[in-house]
Amino acid sequence: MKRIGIVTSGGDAPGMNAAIRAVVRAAHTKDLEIVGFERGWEGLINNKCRLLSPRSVSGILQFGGTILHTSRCLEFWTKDGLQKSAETLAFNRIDGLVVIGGDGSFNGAQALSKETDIRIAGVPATIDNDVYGNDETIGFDTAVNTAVAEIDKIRDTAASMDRVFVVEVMGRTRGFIALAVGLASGAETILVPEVKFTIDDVVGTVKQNVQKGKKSGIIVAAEGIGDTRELSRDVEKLTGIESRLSVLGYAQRGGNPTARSRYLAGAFGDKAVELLLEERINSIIVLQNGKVTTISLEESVRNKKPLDLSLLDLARMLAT
Ligand SMILES: Nc1ncnc2c1ncn2[C@@H]1O[C@H](COP(=O)(O)OP(=O)(O)O)[C@@H](O)[C@H]1O
Ligand SMILES: O=P(O)(O)OC[C@H]1O[C@](O)(COP(=O)(O)O)[C@@H](O)[C@@H]1O
Ligand SMILES: [Mg+2]
Repeated sequence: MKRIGIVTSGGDAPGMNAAIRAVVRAAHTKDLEIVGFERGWEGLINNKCRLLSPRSVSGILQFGGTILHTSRCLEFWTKDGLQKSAETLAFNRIDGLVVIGGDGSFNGAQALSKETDIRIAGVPATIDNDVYGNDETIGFDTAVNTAVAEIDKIRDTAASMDRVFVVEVMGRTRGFIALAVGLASGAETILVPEVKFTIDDVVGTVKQNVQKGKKSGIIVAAEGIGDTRELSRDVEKLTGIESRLSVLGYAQRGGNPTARSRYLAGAFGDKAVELLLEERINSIIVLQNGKVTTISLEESVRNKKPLDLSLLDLARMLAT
C-alpha cells in the first residue's frame, strides 16, 4: 500500500473536514501518499483530483462543509460511471480508497467494489445517522445541537404567545435526528417515519397538555413523515390553539462541528488508514458501545439501522 485516495460524497456533514485532516495526517505518518478526489464520485468519474499533504489540510478542522466538495452523482449509478471510476483509480495508482459519506455513498462504494480490486474503507459522515452497524455518524451531534439551539429559541415565542409549533427537522426517510432533537429539547410530541400516527393522536396530546396547564408546545416532526404544513394547519383547526410551522432546513447541515463530531472524525479517520493497511475486506469504520471498530461494507449496506423506540417512550414520559 503506497497511495490512498480520499473522497467525500453525498450530503455534506459537519466534521467531514476534520475527517479529511485525520485521514491525511494518519496516512502521512505511515508514509502513504494521499490523493483527494473532488465533488464526490464525480471526481472519480472525471479524474478530478489533487495530492493532499499534512499542510494542505491545515486550518480546516473547525469548519463545516468539505474542502474536497461533494455531490449527488447520477452517473455513478451506471456501469459506465463505475468503470470510468475504476479506471481513474488505476490511472492514479491508488491502492486503497477512503469514502467519507453516508448510507448512499456506501451503496455506491459497494457497487464500485465489483469493478476494482482496491480496498475500500468507509467513514460514516452524514447528519442523518442512518448507517447500519454504527451508533453515531460524524455530523449527527452537530446537526442535533443546531436544531436544539433553534428550538430553545422557538420555545420563547411559543410560550409567550401560547402557541403550538411544529418544528420540521431533516433525516430523509429516517427519524434519528427527530428523536434525538425531540428528546433533548423536551418536545411534547415526536413524529418519526418509523412509527405510524394519526392526526387524532397528535391532537389528543395537545388537548391533554392544555388540560394539564401547558398552553404551548413543541411537536418535532421528521421531514420523512410527510406534509408538515398540513399537519400544523390540522392541529390548529382541531384544537383551536394557534399553530405555526418552522422548517429548520439546511442550517442543520452546516456550521462548526461540535467537539463530539470532531472527535469521531479523528478516531474514524485514523482507523480507516489502519484498516486499509491491515485488512483484506472492504469495511466501514463504526462506533459500537463507545468503541471504534469495523464491520464489512457488504453487511452495512444490506441492513437497515433500527431506531431505538424506547427513547420515544422516555421522551413522552419526560414531557408529561
Ligand atoms: N446503489 C448505488 N449504486 C451506485 N451509486 C450509488 C448507489 N447509491 C448511492 N450511490 C451514489 O452515492 C451518492 C451519495 O449517496 P446519497 O444517498 O446522495 O448521500 P449519502 O452518502 O450522504 O447517504 C449518490 O449520489 C450516488 O452517486
Ligand atoms: O441536499 P439535498 O439533495 O437537498 O438533500 C437533502 C437531504 O440531505 C440530508 O440533509 C443529508 O442526507 P445524506 O447524508 O443522505 O446526504 C437529508 O437529511 C436530507 O433529506
Ligand atoms: Mg444518506
